[in-house]
Amino acid sequence: MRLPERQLAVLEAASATDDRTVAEIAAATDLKPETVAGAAFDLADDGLVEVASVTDESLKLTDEGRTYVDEGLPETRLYRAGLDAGADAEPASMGAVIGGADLDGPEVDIALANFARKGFGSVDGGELSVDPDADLDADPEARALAALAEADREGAALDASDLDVDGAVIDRLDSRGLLAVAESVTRTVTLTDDGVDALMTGVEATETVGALTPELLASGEWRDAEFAEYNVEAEAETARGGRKHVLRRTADRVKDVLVGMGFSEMEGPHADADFWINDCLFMPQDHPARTHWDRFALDVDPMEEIPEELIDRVESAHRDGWGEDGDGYHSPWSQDFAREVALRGHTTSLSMRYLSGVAGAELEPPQRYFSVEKVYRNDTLDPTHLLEFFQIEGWVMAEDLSVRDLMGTFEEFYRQFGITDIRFKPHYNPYTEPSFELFGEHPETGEEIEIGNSGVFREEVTGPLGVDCDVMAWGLALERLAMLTTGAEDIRDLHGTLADIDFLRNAEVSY
Ligand SMILES: N[C@@H](Cc1ccccc1)C(=O)O
Repeated sequence: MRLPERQLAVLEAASATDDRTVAEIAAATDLKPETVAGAAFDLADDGLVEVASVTDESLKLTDEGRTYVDEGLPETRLYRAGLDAGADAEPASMGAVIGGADLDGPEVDIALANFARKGFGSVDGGELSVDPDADLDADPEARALAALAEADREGAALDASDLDVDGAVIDRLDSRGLLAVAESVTRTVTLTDDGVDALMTGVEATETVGALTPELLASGEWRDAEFAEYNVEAEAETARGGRKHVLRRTADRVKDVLVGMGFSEMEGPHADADFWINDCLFMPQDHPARTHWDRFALDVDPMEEIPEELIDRVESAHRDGWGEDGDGYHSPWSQDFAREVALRGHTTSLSMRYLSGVAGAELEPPQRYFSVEKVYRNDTLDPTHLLEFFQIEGWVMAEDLSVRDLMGTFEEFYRQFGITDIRFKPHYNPYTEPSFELFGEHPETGEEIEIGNSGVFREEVTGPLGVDCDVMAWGLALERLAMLTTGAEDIRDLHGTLADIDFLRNAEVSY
């Protein structure tokens, strides 16, 4: 068997019959205790020795104890000052003795209490007498403190049994706060049967060195040492730190891109009046999407704070139409329904709020706004549908916008994500004309998936809001964008309770 030199030295210094401490082995091998401990643990890993730890208690001086070793215990100083004041012959004034002892604050009480207890003398009617026969050198408390100070200087550890005083003295010093009990761990090393066998069969020192040690550096031995090679192909555990969820990264990137394209961010309520979610969008009140099947209606008070004239204009667009040759639905329209609150099914409610001016946004064209926010739909969960998802809402207000502007904007936007082959299909929305759905090709399946919906708002939408130029707008699905950039085939791998942690950990995106 071959072992590194240090391990061999420790193995040879250890015994099968008695536990040797690391310090003893260090002394015997001329190695540092930490080197011995390291080698012993390596040997223990190979089953050649056993390492055990014993916790020892030792006594240490506290800072206050150390001060008294240097300056004398307060009661001793009081005694000496009393002698100087002649209090061994006749009582001397307390004030003068205390001054002479240079005691202050709490030290005075400490001195007086212990002076009397130790029989150094007595105090009576403001005068102090000292007993000329008191033997200060025999004071066991002072001796114990001096012994601890000595041990401290020598780096030795003493316990109560090493001090030549009785237990009560130690307790007293402890209660005076002059010493403390410190714990130290001693490690012992014992040869195991395998260790004995190894030594009997013969162990040789390997020439390779596993780790650079202070000794190798100091002795210069490192120059001739042969170092063990690292096995860079060894299996290592993968360390996984926390990181941003890929969907959040995508959302952040979307915001950066849109801000870079000159857009400002919109914000607004998740639970909103149907007025903002649907009526402003010229969605007839009997539209199937407005039934309880599709929306998450909330059982809360109707929304009061909607400008009255705006309600009137929207109502008139619905009933009679807007503009010269506009035609309304001529169907019932209820203000109560418009004020009902539901979870928004799209963030176009935010666009309506901003375009109407209630959100305080600038309305002089040109303007660009966006949001990347959650929407809620009573859909059936499937690989491409979630009940809540993030919508990338946006609109551009300018004179004379065309479909080319809309397509150009999307091409520029998606290019930032490496998506260059989006397709547009004519579509129908009650609120835009023309309207287009956007599709992208899934990188794994090659299938076309719908990634967004867009169009130019109808006059029936912009007119009542008080906007008299073109507004093109869209709602894109953040999760669908993430499916294209990560290759996720099921939207539920990305978020929700079924999200696939391994997929998310390994998802590589270029942003
Ligand atoms: N609100 C539409 C998206 C859209 C917004 C604005 C204009 C056109 C379409 C949706 O959720 O699908």
